[in-house]
Amino acid sequence: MTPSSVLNKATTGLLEMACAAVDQLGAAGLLLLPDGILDWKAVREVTGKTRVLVAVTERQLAAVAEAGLIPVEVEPTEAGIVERITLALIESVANDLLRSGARIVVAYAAFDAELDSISTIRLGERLERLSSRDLRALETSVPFETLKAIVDVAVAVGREGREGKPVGTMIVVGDTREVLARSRTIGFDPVKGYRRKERNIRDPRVREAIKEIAQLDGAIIVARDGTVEAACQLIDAPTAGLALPKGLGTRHWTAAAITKATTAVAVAVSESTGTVRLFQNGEIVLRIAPIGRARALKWTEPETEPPPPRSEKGG
Ligand SMILES: Nc1ncnc2c1ncn2[C@@H]1O[C@H](COP(=O)(O)OP(=O)(O)OP(=O)(O)O)[C@@H](O)[C@H]1O
Repeated sequence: MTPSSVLNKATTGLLEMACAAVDQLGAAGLLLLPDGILDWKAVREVTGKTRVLVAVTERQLAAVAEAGLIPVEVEPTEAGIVERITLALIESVANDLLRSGARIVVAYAAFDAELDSISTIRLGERLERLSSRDLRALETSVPFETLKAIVDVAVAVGREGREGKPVGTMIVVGDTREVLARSRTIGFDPVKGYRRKERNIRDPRVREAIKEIAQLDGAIIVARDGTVEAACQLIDAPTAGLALPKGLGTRHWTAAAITKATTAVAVAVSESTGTVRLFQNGEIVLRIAPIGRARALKWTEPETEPPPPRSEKGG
């Protein structure tokens, strides 16, 4: 795709509006997810002094930086706009470009234009709870690329379900040997028999297949490098001593328990709410909640309520 040499009127108008919103809200900046390549220098001119982050693939990183904008590297993906915004925000936090609690104005291409929509998003309230440090701590057991691929699938499953029906799932990643030692297959395992490279979750086609598998009972187990090792797994890990917020059932208790018993990270998608929760060391470290049917994006701090009376349940 060749860059448009000048910005069209609609794009210019939208950028001006987005910058005004950044000023009015006291936002940390403007994040752009354009459709294709823009004339980055023209973007810089229109946006003036506003801090502008641009989600682009590797090939555009240098050009964006040269124009005085801040590049945020994202993978080329067919994923929906909400997933893409989610991944760009995670990447920005991981690289210390945005902080937890920050409000950000996002301008993106939802329809058939360079840029056509604006949203404002507030990241989790508590700095400690969604900081680059947190994400780096997660990265000690799972490489960031694998984690992002899993969050991508989880957010999509929580938001879209399957064929109009809500779907919940659990994905456990890292420390595979220990996790598998605490798991057994329910019925039969749909990934069995495929070659390793045919079942890597970093591959977008595999992610599509995983969305189908997510409808089945049990957990999906993924290695650090992204290989899906097993699916339809019933996990057995002790829940004693764990504390989770009220209302979370066995899926979430199991997710917490397996991350306490091993160094794995678990991602649970709630069937009832579509909320995605990341667990490490038996605790919720990140929560990504869809806002009702509007499918807007809301990042919130992990729940910190006291343990429910049924804390022995599950697992
Ligand atoms: N030990 C386990 N190992 C793997 N999967 C489990 C385990 N326990 C529960 N699940 C999965 O969680 C599903 C839903 O259980 P439950 O309704 O108690 O979970 P929940 O935490 O309330 O989540 P949701 O919000 O999705 O209902 C089960 O159908 C099963 O697929």
